[in-house]
Amino acid sequence: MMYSLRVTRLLAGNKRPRWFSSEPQVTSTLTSSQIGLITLNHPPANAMGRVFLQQLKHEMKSMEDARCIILHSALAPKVFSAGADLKERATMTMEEAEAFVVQLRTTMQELSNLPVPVIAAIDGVAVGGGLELALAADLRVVSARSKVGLPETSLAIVPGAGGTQRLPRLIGEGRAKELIWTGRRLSGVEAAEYGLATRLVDNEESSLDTAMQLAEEIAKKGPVAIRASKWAIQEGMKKVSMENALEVERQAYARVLPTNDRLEGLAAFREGRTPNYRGE
Ligand SMILES: CC(C)(COP(=O)([O-])OP(=O)([O-])OC[C@H]1O[C@@H](n2cnc3c(N)ncnc32)[C@H](O)[C@@H]1OP(=O)([O-])[O-])[C@@H](O)C(=O)NCCC(=O)NCCSC(=O)C[C@@](C)(O)CC(=O)[O-]
Repeated sequence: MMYSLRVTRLLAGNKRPRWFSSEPQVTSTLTSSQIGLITLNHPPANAMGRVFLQQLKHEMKSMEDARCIILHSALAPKVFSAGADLKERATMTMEEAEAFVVQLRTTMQELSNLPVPVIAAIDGVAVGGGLELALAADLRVVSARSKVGLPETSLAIVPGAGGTQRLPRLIGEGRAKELIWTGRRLSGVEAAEYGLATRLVDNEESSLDTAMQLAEEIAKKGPVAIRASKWAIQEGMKKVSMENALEVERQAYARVLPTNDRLEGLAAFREGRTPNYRGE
């Protein structure tokens, strides 16, 4: 990996919950430029079971100081995530399966609602809940060799972690229906053509390195402005009328107007230097 990561924190707080007694399946670090890196590391397939989900939630919560977050897999370039843990699922009652899927769906929504940009660096297979996790991120960087899809209907279930809603919003209704009804896996190249990924990297590059470059670029911008613009875009997309949407933009602008960072940006421009933003 191109970047040396200074680990400033592995786990928030001293008290380790019971589920941390098992091997860590999801970990996180914060780089010196305040990029939060969440690593999925549950061989062989980053399957999402109860422990995985608890740890993912925990790591997401420990990211409040991050300016941008990257989700990536330690199992790249083979697999990003194969989705729900189908072996664990086979041991669950119908009620347990229902409760778990609710938790999965809620966690993806919590990820989507994080106040800072989240980038999924996909290198390998991202299917089912694995793709749904990436869809809950703001940006997706995908390697050409990746395979992405929602194969749930092949298992006689529907995508249950937001996929039926996020995929059509992203790539359009027709393409989403076709992918969900056929369970077909797209290559990374096709995913970029469909608009599912915002960046495509070739097989010689790592999607993590590209995601890092993107995150470094974002982390240099005014932190209040990045948070306010994410909020404005997400809130505005929910609103029906343009009048309401523009009111959201006004509210976001009102957040950056009184900041020192705004004055710092103007001063740096005047003095021809790089601004030093402090998020205040
Ligand atoms: C990942 C590849 C491409 C690797 O393909 P491969 O490299 O050819 O390796 P493999 O198929 O031999 O798999 C390697 C190991 O990973 C395991 N594995 C693999 N996937 C899973 C899984 N999901 N859950 C549990 N274990 C899994 C698999 O069982 C095997 O274990 P081993 O036999 O060595 O002990 C292939 O195994 C594959 O295509 N897996 C199936 C993926 C799949 O169908 N995912 C959809 C899950 S459904 C879902 O996500 C539902 C959701 C979230 O929307 C709603 C809900 O929760 O219900």
